[in-house]
Parts: sequence; structure tokens; C-alpha cells
Amino acid sequence: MSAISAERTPAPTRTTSTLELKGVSRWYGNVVAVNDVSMALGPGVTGLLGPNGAGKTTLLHMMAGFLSPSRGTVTLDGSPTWRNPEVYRRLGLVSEREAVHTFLTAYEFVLASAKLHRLPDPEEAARRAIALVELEGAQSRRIGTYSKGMRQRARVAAALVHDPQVLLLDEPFNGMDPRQRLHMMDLLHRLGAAGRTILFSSHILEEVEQVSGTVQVMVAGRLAASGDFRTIRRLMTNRPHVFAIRSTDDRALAVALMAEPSVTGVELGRTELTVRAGDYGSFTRALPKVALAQGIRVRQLVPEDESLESVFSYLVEA
Ligand SMILES: Nc1ncnc2c1ncn2[C@@H]1O[C@H](COP(=O)(O)OP(=O)(O)OP(=O)(O)O)[C@@H](O)[C@H]1O
Repeated sequence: MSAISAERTPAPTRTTSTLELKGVSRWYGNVVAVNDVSMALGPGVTGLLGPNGAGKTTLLHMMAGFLSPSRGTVTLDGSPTWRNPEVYRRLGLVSEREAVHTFLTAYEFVLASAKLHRLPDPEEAARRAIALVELEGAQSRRIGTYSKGMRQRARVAAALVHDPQVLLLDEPFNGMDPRQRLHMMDLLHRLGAAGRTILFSSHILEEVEQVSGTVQVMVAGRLAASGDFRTIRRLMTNRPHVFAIRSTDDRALAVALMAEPSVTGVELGRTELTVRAGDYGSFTRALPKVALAQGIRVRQLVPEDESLESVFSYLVEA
């Protein structure tokens, strides 16, 4: 905190910023939380996608300069972020945990953040940030009376009060209802469209899909994929799938399915048939046709191992 309250000197005027990670690792004792991650983030909205424990929070904290990398470098426009007050003035972080003083009004809360940054006109900065998240109507009410979504917006306003070029948000949609989610998505879109570099973490594929075209996927501390969302989505849905099937004649169905190009393996069990398919769409389209042609009724079709972890792990192996 001492770094944030250091005397403010005018930062060089920049319209956009680039956050760059080169070979970044972070370990806690024997636990490798982040493993050799390199990426460059520019203006616009990027999603940081990964299952729980993938290392997203650790990565965001290193980006924000709150945590030192065990190895590698994190720089903002060429300057290291770790222990660098000049960088803190150009970067905002909305952390995952909610630590908001509920007895304060949103205005007081955002104003406190403006004062911590030693802004020349904290009142005006607080008003501007509150307007940006559209909380003007509720700014004089205690935060304790807010909905989860409003509280989250107040936290975003506090992180934006010094008008940073870079905004990092850790799981900003957690616990929000669909309407609050849409509101937050719209806000991130607007901030990204205005030229800010926005990175938000999430473990939900659909969330990332709706907010950003660019995605960085983390699995077990490593960067598993990065780039255009549609390409990564295709990789995920085209991966091999395993299905458990029950039908009126598993044996005959197994024989018929072996002739299907989308099927890569068939195993006849005592109570069900296990089928491996090269891609989801072709197989699920072919199965009813094959069954109909054989006069077999499919009683159950269950995709196996559809956990988010298995989807992400596939990306690591791909
Ligand atoms: N302070 C710490 N001490 C020891 N281990 C830690 C610490 N912080 C994180 N870890 C470990 O590092 C790994 C990555 O954690 P991290 O919180 O960065 O992941 P995450 O993707 O943000 O997950 P989540 O969404 O569940 O917070 C986990 O195995 C976690 O247990």
C-alpha cells in the first residue's frame, strides 16, 4: 500500500498499454502455481479461462505487481510491474474476494480509493468512475444495501478511479444473476472499445465467449492455448469423445457403428456399449441414422468425462 500512496508524479501520456509476460513461473514451496507462461496483452478485452486451481489468480497478482514471479518477467510497456509504483498508477485490479466496507456509500468507497492514489481532484475522479459503472443513482446508499452486481460495480469503479490503461478482474461474474452479468459484460465491452487493456478470469467457457474474442487458456499452471476464441472452441468440441450407450441390441449396434467414419473405437460391455468418436457433431448425427437402419432403439446416450478439467486437459495434449 505504501507504493500506492507515494507522491504522485505525472505519468507519461499513453493512449494504449501492453502487458507482457516472458517465461513467468511462480511456485509456493513444492506447488508450481504458474509454469513458464508467456503472453502479450494489448487493448481490448481478453478472457483468462481455466478450471479452479489453474493459476489464474496467481498470474493476475503477478501482472498487477502484487506478487513477484519466481522466474521470468512481467512488464507494462517495458517496465517491470513488481514493486513499481509508476506501474500501479496505470493499472487497476479487481480481486476475487469481496472486501468492501459495507458501512460506506459507494461514493465514499471510491473516493477513498481516489485519495489513496493521491489524485489531484479526488471528488471529481470518484464521480467520473461512478458514472462509468452507472452507479450514480445509488452512490449515496451504503454498500451493505447493494446487490452483488452493484457491489461488484462499486469495486470496479474503485479500481478505475485513477483512469488506468489496464484493468485486471478476477472472476468478475462470480455469483451474479443473468441481468447483472449482462451489465458487467457491457461495461467490459465499453472499456475495451475505449482502448483499455482488459483481462478478466473465468472458469466458465460461455462467459468468456460472450465477452471476448481473444482468450488465454490456463490448465495446471501452464498456458494451454491462446488466441481467437472460435478456433479454441472448435478445438474443444472437435476433440475425441467417449459415449456410453444402451440400446435394445448393443451387439448389433456395435457392429453397425464400426463402419461409421466418425467412430474410432467400440467396446461391448455387459450392460452398455462404450463408443469413442473422433468428433462430437458427426457421431451424434450418425447414431440415430445407424440405429434406425438396424431397427434398434437407443435407450441411453451419455457422454463420458465431460468435466471442464477433461476438456481443458485435452487442449494441453492437443
Ligand atoms: N499462497 C499460496 N500458498 C500455497 N499455495 C498456493 C498459494 N496461492 C495459490 N496456491 C496454489 O497455487 C495453485 C494455483 O492457485 P490459483 O489461486 O492461482 O488458481 P486459480 O486458477 O485462480 O484458481 P481459483 O479460481 O480456484 O482461485 C493452486 O494449486 C493453489 O492451491
